[in-house]
Amino acid sequence: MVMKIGLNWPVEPVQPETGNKNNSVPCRRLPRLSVLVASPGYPFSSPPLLPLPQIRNPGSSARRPLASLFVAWRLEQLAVCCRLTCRRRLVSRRLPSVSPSKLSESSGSDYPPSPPSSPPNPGPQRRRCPRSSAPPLLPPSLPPNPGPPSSPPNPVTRQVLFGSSSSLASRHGPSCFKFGSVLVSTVSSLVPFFFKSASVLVSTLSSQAASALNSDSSLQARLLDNSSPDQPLDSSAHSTAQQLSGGSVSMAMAHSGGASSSGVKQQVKLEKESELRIEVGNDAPLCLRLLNGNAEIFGTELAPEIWLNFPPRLKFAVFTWYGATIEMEGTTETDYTADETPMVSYVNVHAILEARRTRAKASSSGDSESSQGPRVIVVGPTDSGKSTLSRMLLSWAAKQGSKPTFVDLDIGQGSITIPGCIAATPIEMPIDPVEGITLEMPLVYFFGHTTPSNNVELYKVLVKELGGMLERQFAGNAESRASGMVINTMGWIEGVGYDLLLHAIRTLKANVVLVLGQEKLYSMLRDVLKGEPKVDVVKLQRSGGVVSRNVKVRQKARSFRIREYFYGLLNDLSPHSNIANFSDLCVYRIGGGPQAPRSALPIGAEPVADPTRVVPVNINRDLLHMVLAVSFAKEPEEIISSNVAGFIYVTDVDIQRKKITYLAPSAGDLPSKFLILGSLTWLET
Ligand SMILES: Nc1ncnc2c1ncn2[C@@H]1O[C@H](COP(=O)(O)OP(=O)(O)OP(=O)(O)O)[C@@H](O)[C@H]1O
Repeated sequence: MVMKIGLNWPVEPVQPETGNKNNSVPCRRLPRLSVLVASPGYPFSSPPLLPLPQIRNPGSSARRPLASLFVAWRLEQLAVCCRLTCRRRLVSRRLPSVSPSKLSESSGSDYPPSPPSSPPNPGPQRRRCPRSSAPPLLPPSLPPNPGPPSSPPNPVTRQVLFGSSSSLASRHGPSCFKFGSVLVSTVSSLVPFFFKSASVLVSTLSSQAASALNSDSSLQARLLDNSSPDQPLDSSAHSTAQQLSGGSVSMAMAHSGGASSSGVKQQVKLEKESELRIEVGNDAPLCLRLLNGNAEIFGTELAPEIWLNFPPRLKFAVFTWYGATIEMEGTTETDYTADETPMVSYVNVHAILEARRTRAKASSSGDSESSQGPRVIVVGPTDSGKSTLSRMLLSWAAKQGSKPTFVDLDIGQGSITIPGCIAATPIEMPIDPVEGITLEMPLVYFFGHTTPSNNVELYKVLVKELGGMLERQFAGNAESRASGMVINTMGWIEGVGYDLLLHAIRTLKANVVLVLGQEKLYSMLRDVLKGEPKVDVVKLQRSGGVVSRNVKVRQKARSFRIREYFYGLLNDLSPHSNIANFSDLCVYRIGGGPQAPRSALPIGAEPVADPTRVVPVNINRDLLHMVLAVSFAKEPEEIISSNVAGFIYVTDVDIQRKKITYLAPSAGDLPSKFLILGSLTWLET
C-alpha cells in the first residue's frame, strides 16, 4: 500500500517495550542518550521525551551529553551551563541576546570581529591573551577605530570569554557598538556591487551606506574581485582569477608550504586576511593553538593559547582578519599560507543575511513574510566548498545571537549525522572546528543510500517531509523563523541532480541562492528563478583552499563518519552489542516491487516499481554489515513520514537460532521495532 505523506502526523514517541527480551551484552561505557520525535512545534515546543532513553540522537557523541541537554533545553540557563561544559575548548560561547535597539544600531553585523582596542576583560575563565602590539585595525579605506572604550565592561557579560559582537560590545561599552555600526554601514554600502542580481537585498541599503559607498573605492574594487569575476579585473584580481581556475596560489611568505615533521613545534605568523591551510597527516593527529592575535576556523573563533587536537585526515584553514600567530605540533600532509581568499565576499554575504535577520526580528507586523529570516541555499559542483561556506555562515550567525536552522541535504557525506540521511538542526553556537555540530535536537530522515539516483522520488518526498516539519517549526517559533535557515546541498548539479536542486529550492522556499564556483549553474539558476522576484541568486568564488576528494577518499570519509557515530571521533564512545530475536524486529526497505499486479494493469502496460512503497524484508545473512535506521513509526505505513531515532549496525545473523546481533549506541531495547534498510554498508575495522 502506498503511504500518504503527512497523514499520520504528528508521530508520537514510541514507548520502549517492557520486559527485555534481548540479551544485552554491555561494553565498556554507556553514554546517556536521548531521542527526539518530530512534533509540530519541533524543536521549540515541548518535544516528547522517552522515559528511558534507549538510543542517542543520530550522530551524537558522548562528549555531548544529550539527555541532560535535552532536559535543559526547557531551562535556558541550565542549557548554557551544559553547553559550556561540552564546549570547553571553544572561544565562542552562547551569548546573551542583544536587544533589538542595539542590533539595529549595529545594523546586523560587526563581523569580522573588530580588533581589540583595549585590554581584554579578565573574566573568570579568561586565559592570558597576548595581543599583538599594533594589529592592523581595519582595511585601509574604512574609518578608524574610534578608540578605547568609554565605559567599563558590563559585569553581566564578564563570563563571556571572547568573541562575538555582543560580547565585544558588552566588554568595550558603547564605543564598540559605534565602531561596529561604522564598519557595518561601510560593508553594507558595498551591497549593490556585491549583489548585482540581488534586488531585494539592495533595497535594504540606507542612504548613509550609499554615500559611504562612493567614498570607498578601494574596498569596492576588492569586493568586485571577490564576487564578480565578470567585472574588469585589476592586477590583484588577476591572481584571484588564476586561483579560481586552479592556477598558482599566491603564498604569503610568512610560512612556506610542505609537511611538518612529527613532534616538532612550529610557529606560523599570519598576515591580516590570510589563512593557513592544513591537511592533517593520515596517521597522527595535529595539535594547534593560537598564540596571539585573532583567528578562526571556518567561522569559529579560536581561544588563545588553548591546544586543539585535530584528528588525522582533517582538512581545514585557520583564517585571520587582523593577523595572528599560530603554533602547531604534529604531522601535516600539507600546510601552507595563502593570502588570497574569498573571505571578504563571504563575510559580506553574512552581513546582508544578518541585516535581514535583524529586520525580521524587529518585524512586529505579524506578517509571515516580513518576519521570515533569510533562507539560504548553497549550491555548486562537488568540492566547491559548499559545506564549508554553510558552516561559516552558521557560525557567524550563531556568534551574533541568531539561531539559524542548518538543513543538510548532502546525503553523500552528511554533516549532521551519518551519510544517507537528510537532516536539520538548530545552530545555537559556533560550530566546533574539531567535533563539528553539537546535536541537541536533530531531525533526521533516513534515505538509506549515498546517492539520490537510487531513488529520486524518495529523496524528493523526504525533502518535502523535512520542509513541512520546518514550516511548522517556524510557524511556532518567531526567533527560529527570523533566524532563517542555511541549506547545504549535494554536488550533483547536472540532469536529475539539477532538477533535485530546483526541487529543494522551491520546497524549502529558499530566497537566497549562493552559487559557488560555477558560472553555468549560476546562469541557469538565475534564468529559471528570475520569474520568482523574491529569490536572489548570487555567484561566489570557490576558495582555492577547498580540497578535491576522489571516489575512494569519499568512501573512506563515509566509513569514518559511520565509525564516528558508533565509536566517537577519538574512539571515546562505546557502542553496545545486542542480540534480538528475528520476531522482535521488523525490517523494511523503501521502494521497489510493482505498483500493482500485472493482472490489474491495462493490457500491454508494464508494472513499474513504486519508489515510495514500504516493502518488508526477510531477515537473513544479506543484512550482515548493513547499517539500519531505527524509525519512530508506529505502523509500517508511517515509516516514510517518520524521523529516525538512530542507527544500528548488524554484526551477525544466526539463521538457525533466529537471532540477530547488532551494534547500537546504547544498551537495551530499541525505541521501535521498525528498522529501515537501505544500501548503507560498513565494514568495522
Ligand atoms: N580554505 C580551505 N582550506 C583548507 N581546506 C578547506 C578549505 N575550504 C574547504 N576545505 C576542505 O575542503 C574539503 C571540501 O570542502 P567542502 O566539504 O566544503 O566541499 P563541498 O563542496 O561541500 O563538497 P561536496 O562535494 O561533498 O559537496 C573539506 O575537507 C574542507 O574541510
